[in-house]
Amino acid sequence: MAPYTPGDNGGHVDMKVGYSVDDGRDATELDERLPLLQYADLQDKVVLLRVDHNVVKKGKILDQYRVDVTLATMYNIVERGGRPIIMTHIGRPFDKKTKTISMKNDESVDSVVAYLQRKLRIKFAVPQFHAHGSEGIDDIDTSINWLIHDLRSRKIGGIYLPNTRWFAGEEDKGEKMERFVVQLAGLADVYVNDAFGSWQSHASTYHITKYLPSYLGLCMQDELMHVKEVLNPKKPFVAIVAGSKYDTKIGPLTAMYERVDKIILGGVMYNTYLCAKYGVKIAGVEDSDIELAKELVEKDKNDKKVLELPHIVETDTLEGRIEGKYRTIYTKDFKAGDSYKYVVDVDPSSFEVPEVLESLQGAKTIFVNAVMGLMPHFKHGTSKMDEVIDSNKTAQKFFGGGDTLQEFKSLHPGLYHAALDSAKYYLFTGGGTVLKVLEEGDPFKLENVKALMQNAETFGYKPTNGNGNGYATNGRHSPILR
Ligand SMILES: Nc1ncnc2c1ncn2[C@@H]1O[C@H](COP(=O)(O)OP(=O)(O)OP(=O)(O)O)[C@@H](O)[C@H]1O
Ligand SMILES: O=C(O)[C@H](O)COP(=O)(O)O
Repeated sequence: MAPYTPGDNGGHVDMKVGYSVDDGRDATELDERLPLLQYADLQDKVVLLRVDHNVVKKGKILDQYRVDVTLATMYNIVERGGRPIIMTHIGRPFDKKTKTISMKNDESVDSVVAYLQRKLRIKFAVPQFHAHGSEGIDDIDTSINWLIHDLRSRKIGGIYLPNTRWFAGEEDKGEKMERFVVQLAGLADVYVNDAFGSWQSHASTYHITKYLPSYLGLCMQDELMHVKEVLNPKKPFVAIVAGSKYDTKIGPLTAMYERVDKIILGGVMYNTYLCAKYGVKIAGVEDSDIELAKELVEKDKNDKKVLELPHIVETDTLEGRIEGKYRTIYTKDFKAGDSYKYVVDVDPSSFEVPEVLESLQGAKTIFVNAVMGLMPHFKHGTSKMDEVIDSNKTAQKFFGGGDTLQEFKSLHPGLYHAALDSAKYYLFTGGGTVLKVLEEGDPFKLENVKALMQNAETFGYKPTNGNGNGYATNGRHSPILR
């Protein structure tokens, strides 16, 4: 980035009046077809901003990181005359089996809004809409017009919509989605996507781009630049993938397998893998998922990339870590046909097994999308994992995922804060998204990112001067020189 000098866009480096420093960021590395927020005309525009503030557990924020990294985009919008309407999803309120939406208070946006108000000292209004039993909110009704009026006249600093997944149209693929998207589009002049973690193509992340001029937010830009480093890792490359989202992560996992030198599994994914490998049953693991995992087991017979964590924790109850009700079991004792109760963690001693320890200590790149155990009670495996990874001081370490970061912070607060400022660590806001990028092989092939490029074509933004990153700006230029 060229230094800023008054009345000049660079060149007179020795002139120290109003000089600014290089922050090491350069959005010109991004695909030039991307419509960047910096090049949008925002003056007096209502801006619909989709973020990933999915940080609420039981009504409380455990880690504000995902909110904090979007503040730059919010500031940018407001500083350039835009009026923000913000939206995020929280949790997974839509039950795929019963097709119902549960609107629980502890999955509301309220704690995020309270946090933003405390942090920014401005007022946000959260509109309330009528919901139909377990079908969620059907419509954004016209009562919101009052709030938009107050937003435009600066009586309020922003509007924050209810959890997007409380709307019947958010995850729908038909008529409900179309109605919701048109209603959303009717609220604003411009749409900005800054929700890197929310890679799933839903109404508020994807379909909305059909109707509004759409741009890529600043957090998304940073994340897309860094994800390239995981796509082209220094070898040996070790990945650790664990957690509960088996349904959306099993697909990308297969692609991930091809890219890594070694892979460690944990959580539900590992339980499923163990069932497929040893022919055992573990409570909570579906037979259909075991069938899918068999492919990976077969593949690994040749490639031998999966590093087995041989000591795992079985519990009789999911209620907690209750003395006498949990125990460490060993994969070497598994016999086909055996049944086990819930497996909810790896025993920390698994990370001391020479093959595992040496692989982690010898890696040049480590990617972590992993909460090894069922939180908050079964945290010992994750804690040990973080320590072993940190003991490798030379590797480039990438952590990604809402819960992954949240647990990293709560188990090792000092290390987490050091990691935020360390050149050896990068923290991604979305773990599933990084897996998806590795599956696609290109960050610009994510559906939501492609939709932004398509939108730029549809709405006729053209690179302005062949410098690779300019879009027509109606004569207005951003003060952000990137
Ligand atoms: N064996 C297990 N059984 C059930 N839940 C588990 C188990 N192991 C871990 N979990 C749960 O998995 C959750 C984390 O997984 P998840 O896939 O949501 O990760 P994440 O870091 O949020 O990534 P992303 O950003 O992709 O969602 C934690 O809440 C943890 O309690
Ligand atoms: O926590 C996350 O990974 C993101 O917010 C995405 O959530 P989802 O997997 O429920 O879409």
